[in-house]
Amino acid sequence: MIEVQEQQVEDILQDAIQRITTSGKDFQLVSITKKIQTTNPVHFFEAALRLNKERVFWTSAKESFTMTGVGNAFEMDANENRFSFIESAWEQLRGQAVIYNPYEVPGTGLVSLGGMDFDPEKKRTELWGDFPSIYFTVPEYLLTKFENECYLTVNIKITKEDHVIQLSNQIRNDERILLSLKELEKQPLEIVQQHDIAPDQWKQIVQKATEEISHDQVDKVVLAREVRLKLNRDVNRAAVIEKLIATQSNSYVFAFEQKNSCFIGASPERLVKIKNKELLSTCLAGTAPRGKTNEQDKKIANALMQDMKNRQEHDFVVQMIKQGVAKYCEQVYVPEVPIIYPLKNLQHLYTPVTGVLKQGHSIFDIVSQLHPTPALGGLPRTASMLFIRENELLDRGWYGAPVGWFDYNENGEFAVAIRSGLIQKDEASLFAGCGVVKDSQPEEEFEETRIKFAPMLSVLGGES
Ligand SMILES: C=C(O[C@H]1C=CC=C(C(=O)O)[C@@H]1O)C(=O)O
Repeated sequence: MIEVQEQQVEDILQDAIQRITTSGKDFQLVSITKKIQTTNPVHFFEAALRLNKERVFWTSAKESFTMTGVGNAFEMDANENRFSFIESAWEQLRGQAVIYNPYEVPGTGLVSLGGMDFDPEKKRTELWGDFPSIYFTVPEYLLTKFENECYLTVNIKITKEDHVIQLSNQIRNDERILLSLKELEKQPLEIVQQHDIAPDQWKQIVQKATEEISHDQVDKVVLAREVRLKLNRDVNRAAVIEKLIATQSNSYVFAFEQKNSCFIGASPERLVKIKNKELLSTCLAGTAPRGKTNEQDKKIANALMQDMKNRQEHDFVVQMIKQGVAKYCEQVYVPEVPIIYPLKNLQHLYTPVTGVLKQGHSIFDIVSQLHPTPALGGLPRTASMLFIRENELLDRGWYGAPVGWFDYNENGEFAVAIRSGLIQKDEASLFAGCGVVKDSQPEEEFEETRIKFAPMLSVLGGES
């Protein structure tokens, strides 16, 4: 293993500047990874405020794996053919980048993180104005923490005009700032106003969906709604991340900043994970609350396992994911019966799907094939998406869509961005939805969404 020493960084930069001058290319992306002392990824996130750069945060459900990205060394977005466009931009970058990364750890080196609109065909509102329809960034600084080891990757987009000493001083200075913070400032956050957007109208749409289902227009539709909050102060996003990590076990905690907005959440739902060609996807649909005692909790879990409505809702997701994955994978395995996936406020039906990615396929194929699963869209896909597009009162933006990352070694992971909200200064919009099938009751579905708001509400100063 050859580590890049401090003084070698300057040689690498010098080399890249020389190469760009002779090659005629516009820029050269250089990515350098080193191991650093164990540090707190949330403090790193907060410290980045002093650099005035956009930040991203990602931590993986159940694994000791966290990434904090600061600044944008390279950005990818697209208007049409969004998956293939991002994939080809990434392939191009991967081909030209100079990468110094002696570590085998997924999520170190050249990595890109981002997300996208749930439905690119839905009319956009001002709410999501800061967010592109699809966006992936290669951060300037990426802290990757895996099982207590920390790696710092610096990605630099070098142009002919750059100077080595200036660049290396800048990097040293930024790193010092990013690694300097030891704790977060505590500022009590309170919700001063909470407004459910059009609850009665939402229930009527649920009713309408059940009618369309009984007329065989569609089998399942997921309908979401919004709660709008006013807080007593501007939200400290690092503090929200810290609280989500502390309270929402079994979840991906993520945050993506764009201009004045931050999309943040703690989602239990994995869309896909690829590690060394091995695929893991999960089906998560069918919901019940947690019990107050162990005994009550078990009783509710048993009832959820036996409940035909929830089992059907879940099975729609399993069948679709199994079929979608089979197109691109060998050795697909799906257990016959779901298990219970417990969260702080809720429990879900959960079925893992495993397989091995066939040669020539990538995480992009899987994400574009699976999104939206019937856990967020419905079944059949086209009819349910049309129903949502035409009836739902909400601009979902990135809610319910894939968010995640991929690296230059073809590893990556995407979650479905639920249990989430969009934070803008001292305001927030929270989103939650539920699967509607033939026997759904609007009041019960409303109650289910109410509980799904709890993870975000509780970290913003509301009740847990
Ligand atoms: C749409 C959401 O949850 C989905 C994921 C798990 C269980 C669900 C359900 O039981 O309805 C939903 O399909 C949400 O939390 O906003």
